[in-house]
Amino acid sequence: MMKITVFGSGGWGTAVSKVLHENGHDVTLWSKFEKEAETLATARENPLLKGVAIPAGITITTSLRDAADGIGLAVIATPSFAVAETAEMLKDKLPADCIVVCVSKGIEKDTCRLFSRILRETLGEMVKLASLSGPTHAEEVGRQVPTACVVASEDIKVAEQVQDIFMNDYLRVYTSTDVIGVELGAALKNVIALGAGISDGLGFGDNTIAMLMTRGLAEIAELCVALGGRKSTLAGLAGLGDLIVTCTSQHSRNRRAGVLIGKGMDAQAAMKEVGAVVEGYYAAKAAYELSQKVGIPMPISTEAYKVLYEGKSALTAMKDLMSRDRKREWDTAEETWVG
Ligand SMILES: NC(=O)C1=CN([C@@H]2O[C@H](COP(=O)(O)OP(=O)(O)OC[C@H]3O[C@@H](n4cnc5c(N)ncnc54)[C@H](O)[C@@H]3O)[C@@H](O)[C@H]2O)C=CC1
Ligand SMILES: O=C(CO)COP(=O)(O)O
Repeated sequence: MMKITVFGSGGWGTAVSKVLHENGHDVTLWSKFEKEAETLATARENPLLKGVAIPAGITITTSLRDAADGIGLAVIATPSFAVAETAEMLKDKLPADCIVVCVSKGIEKDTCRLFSRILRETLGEMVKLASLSGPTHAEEVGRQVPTACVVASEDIKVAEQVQDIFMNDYLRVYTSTDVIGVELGAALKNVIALGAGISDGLGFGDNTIAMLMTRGLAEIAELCVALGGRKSTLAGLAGLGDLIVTCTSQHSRNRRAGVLIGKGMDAQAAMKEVGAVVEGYYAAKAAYELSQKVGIPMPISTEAYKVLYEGKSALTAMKDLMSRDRKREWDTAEETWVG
């Protein structure tokens, strides 16, 4: 049995706590907010994860000392905008060889740092880092629906340790050493899911969704390679798998926000209406900036950025996407998707 704390008490942090508790670990769920912790402790249910009871054995706290002292593993499950702040809070507070598993999906605003880099730079060389991702809607993991995900660490032994800790008969965990690929797939599929929602909100069809998913994956894959990740990772759970679930599931907040935007709501109002974090909004800006910086065309993410940040009409964005120059699909000499 390991002492584990999940930092971040939204829908995903709550579902992950439940998995780890069911796997026999001593689990604490840390919330930044007193009121939220009180609600969780009293109702034993997260309002963002209705119908999933929080087992009595999970301790809920806002105390950093109670949460960090003597733990063997810390899970970072906050929204992307709070990952750096949470890492700062944990600096010098974690036991020296603690495993830190990031399950948040995003890229740091303004700096475009991946979370593994933030955590390494802030927490130092001693902690063992891993990133866990894949098609894992909290609503389904919370109900023990059969699910698979992938955990990546530069050190395969760390990935295998995390695999042992998380895996059970409803959650299959695969390992990888491609941290960049897993983290980029996690962050950027949310932008495409927002686009898929926008397409549905505009009243387009299944063909359009298939186009956005396929060409979206192609642009993510080329950026991933340019940034040092592997294309094969994007064909796996953290790429294609998560893209499928986020673009098509009723549970996806990114997709839901997109539908509202496609129907004419502005981005801020749509996110408010969804009522939980819409990571694709933040990731669209990072995708746009990275695409410019590295020189990899990302036409779908760029149009999403323009709709979300520059007030471009969703319909015009779709027309502009469709009327781009003629392209080959795949460059056989370079072995790249043509963007
Ligand atoms: N919900 C899901 O199905 C999945 C979510 N994720 C990822 O997990 C991350 C968290 O998502 P959810 O739990 O769904 O979000 P959520 O919208 O359910 O939760 C928001 C929670 O974040 C916490 N929070 C807000 N500001 C904070 C701060 N400054 N410091 C610490 N905590 C703060 C609050 O406790 C709040 O309840 C996101 O990056 C998301 O993409 C990953 C896989 C599945
Ligand atoms: O990452 C997720 C499922 O794998 C959750 O997606 P949403 O944030 O769009 O709900």
